[in-house]
Amino acid sequence: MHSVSPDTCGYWLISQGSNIYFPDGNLPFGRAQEFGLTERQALHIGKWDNEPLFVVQEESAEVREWTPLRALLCLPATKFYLLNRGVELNHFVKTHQFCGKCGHSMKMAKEEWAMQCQNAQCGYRAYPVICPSIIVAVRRGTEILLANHLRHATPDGRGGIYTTLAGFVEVGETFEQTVEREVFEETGIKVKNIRYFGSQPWAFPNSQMVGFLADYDSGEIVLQETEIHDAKWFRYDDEMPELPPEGTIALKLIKATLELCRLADK
Ligand SMILES: NC(=O)C1=CN([C@@H]2O[C@H](COP(=O)(O)OP(=O)(O)OC[C@H]3O[C@@H](n4cnc5c(N)ncnc54)[C@H](O)[C@@H]3O)[C@@H](O)[C@H]2O)C=CC1
Ligand SMILES: [Mg+2]
Ligand SMILES: [Zn+2]
Repeated sequence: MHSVSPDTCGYWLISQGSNIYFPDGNLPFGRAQEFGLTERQALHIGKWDNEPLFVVQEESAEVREWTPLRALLCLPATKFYLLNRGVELNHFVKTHQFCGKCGHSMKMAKEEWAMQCQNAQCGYRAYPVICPSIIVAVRRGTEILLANHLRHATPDGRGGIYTTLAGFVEVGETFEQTVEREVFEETGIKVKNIRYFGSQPWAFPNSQMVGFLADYDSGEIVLQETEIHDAKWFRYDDEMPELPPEGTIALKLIKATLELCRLADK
């Protein structure tokens, strides 16, 4: 982080949690002083429309017209991921103000994205926390397994989106083990033939979605009632329930799996 001079010019990412200042459908562009950003702490995090992009350190009391990051999933992926970078770095700085080892204050290091303990005897360096979470689409012949999560269910207990299963990687696990464990815990289904599909940064607040395709092996659906409201097999040519939004790796996994279902029906 450096203190912004009045004439620094570029795009400005001003955030609060996973909300972003995005007036008129873009990040603000211009000199720092035009936006009252002089002397705020900022980091250069990349390029936005061929201009430098700076993320400005979060101030909890800042009042602006915020746009939720989720509403920007429609942007080109590289832009959405850059916004995720800024939001995750701000979350990291906010949650690493003090050293976890000695309790002294921390400051952003000069030459890399890390928080450095200011106690010379300690000098501990913490790096941005990224929490890997698997996300998996399970296929059984011509059907896909989709779940309605409690966090998506409507208050009357009906409706809401149906999507793939997801869950955080635990320490000492391979991604494939997480896939097996999460699918079994949440739906009672055993899977096989687990293949890597792709990934997606997910700044809510600091996940990294690691996507997989898998095939049904055995078992009947048994819901994990603390997390899953409903889970069902949907035939690819049945009417689909409401699905996750465009731009999510969840929807990409679902589309790829429906295509595999279609091929399996030949
Ligand atoms: N980009 C996408 O398409 C999608 C992203 N997701 C994301 O996947 C992530 C994981 O999904 P869930 O089903 O909620 O996870 P999950 O099945 O592991 O359960 C959530 C629980 O995990 C624990 N937890 C929270 N943060 C953790 C962390 N950093 N490390 C380990 N455990 C943690 C908490 O006890 C929490 O209640 C969430 O961030 C969710 O927003 C989920 C579906 C689609
Ligand atoms: Mg889960
Ligand atoms: Zn320390």
